[in-house]
Amino acid sequence: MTTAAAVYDPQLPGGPSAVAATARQVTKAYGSGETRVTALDAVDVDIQRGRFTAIMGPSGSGKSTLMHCLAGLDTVSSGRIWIGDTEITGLRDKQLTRLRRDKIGFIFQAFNLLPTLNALENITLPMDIAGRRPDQAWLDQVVETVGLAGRLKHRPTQLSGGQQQRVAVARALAARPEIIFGDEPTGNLDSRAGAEVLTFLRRSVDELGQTMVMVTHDPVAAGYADRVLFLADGVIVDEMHAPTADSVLERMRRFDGKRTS
Ligand SMILES: Nc1ncnc2c1ncn2[C@@H]1O[C@H](COP(=O)(O)OP(=O)(O)OP(=O)(O)O)[C@@H](O)[C@H]1O
Repeated sequence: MTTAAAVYDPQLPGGPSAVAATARQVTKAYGSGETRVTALDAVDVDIQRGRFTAIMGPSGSGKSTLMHCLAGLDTVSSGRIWIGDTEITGLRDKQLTRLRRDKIGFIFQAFNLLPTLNALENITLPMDIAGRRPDQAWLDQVVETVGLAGRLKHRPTQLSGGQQQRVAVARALAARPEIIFGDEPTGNLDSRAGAEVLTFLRRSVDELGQTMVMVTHDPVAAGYADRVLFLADGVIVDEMHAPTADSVLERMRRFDGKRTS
């Protein structure tokens, strides 16, 4: 059997740069006049390649907005964003759609699997649509990493919630994107299934060299990351390296304290 280390090439995916995504002075405002809301306020951030980054902060602090802007799902009001070496701010819709398809993977809270397709067909669907042939060795490794071998012929309804989310993780990994964004990927799972999925996300970073960015409210989930960015009122106010659930919880409590004082 091929080991992960043998297949994983640190130059891939995405070239030699140590940074998978960059934001410079990114501001995002919704509405205008009296109803104007500044969701992001001159945010600078570098997302390191091959690392697991969590984004946390109180409700309304701008987590989803930051993720959507970094992923090219939303436009910025000002500032610049790069995925790898490609600046995405200013790309035309068609170019942006292609870049998202080729370089970015997504995992959402709802698993978004097609019920009529089995697990394997769901995993390869984005590549089938793009007319790309999956790299079989990589696909085998992904299926192995997320623990789905033996369940590939199952339809989503024949799988538990945790298994369905693992299919969604495998689907995001299959095309070997430069970066994967997860929006509360364990938000719909009980703690045991959530822990399983987080373990597989962690393994995909450690063993497959994937770059992962996850928005979460859950300090336990953030404890699986290498680095946590804390947002408040559209600004990155703090960050933590090698977080634990306890240290993240403690930091989040200070936001609560600030809000109620
Ligand atoms: N489409 C929109 N139109 C107007 N305001 C918006 C829109 N999307 C977000 N906002 C506002 O921008 C701010 C940041 O929202 P965002 O969803 O990014 O926060 P969040 O930290 O992800 O929140 P939550 O944890 O509750 O999901 C909030 O004040 C929100 O009301």
